Amino acid sequence: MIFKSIALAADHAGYPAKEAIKKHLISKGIEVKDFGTHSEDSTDYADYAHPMASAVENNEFEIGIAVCGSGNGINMTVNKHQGIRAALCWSVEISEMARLHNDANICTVPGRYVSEEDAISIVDKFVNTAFEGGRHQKRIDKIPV
Ligand SMILES: O=C(CO)[C@H](O)[C@H](O)COP(=O)(O)O
Repeated sequence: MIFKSIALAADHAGYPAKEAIKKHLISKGIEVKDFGTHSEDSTDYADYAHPMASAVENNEFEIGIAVCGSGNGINMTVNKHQGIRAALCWSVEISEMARLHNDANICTVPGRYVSEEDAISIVDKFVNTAFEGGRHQKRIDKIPV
């Protein structure tokens, strides 16, 4: 895997997929930090997404994985951070493009709309794909406001 240190965050809707992803990453020898949540009790994704995004932004972790029900709320939240490029990864192909063309540093997953098996495949592709650079770098450089 290209990345060796990964931060995780989820709300209650993303909790089961986050747990499956965490178990998988640990089995591959990856260092993970779980910013929560830690149960399926109803909660607010921003409470976990902001601390996780700050840790990625500050280079405490190389990338992040964030899961909520649709993936949208947690994606919107982490993308408020200047140093974050989060991509809503709902398929393995989208996940690959997020790394190849966008150099995404957070993979957001719609936990209620993909199976745990697919969530793991999406994350595996993200973690194993390098940024292409070249023409994509200058486009990324134009993103910040
Ligand atoms: O997907 C989400 C945000 O984008 C949330 O996980 C979802 O809105 C939670 O819904 P509920 O409170 O009804 O369980």
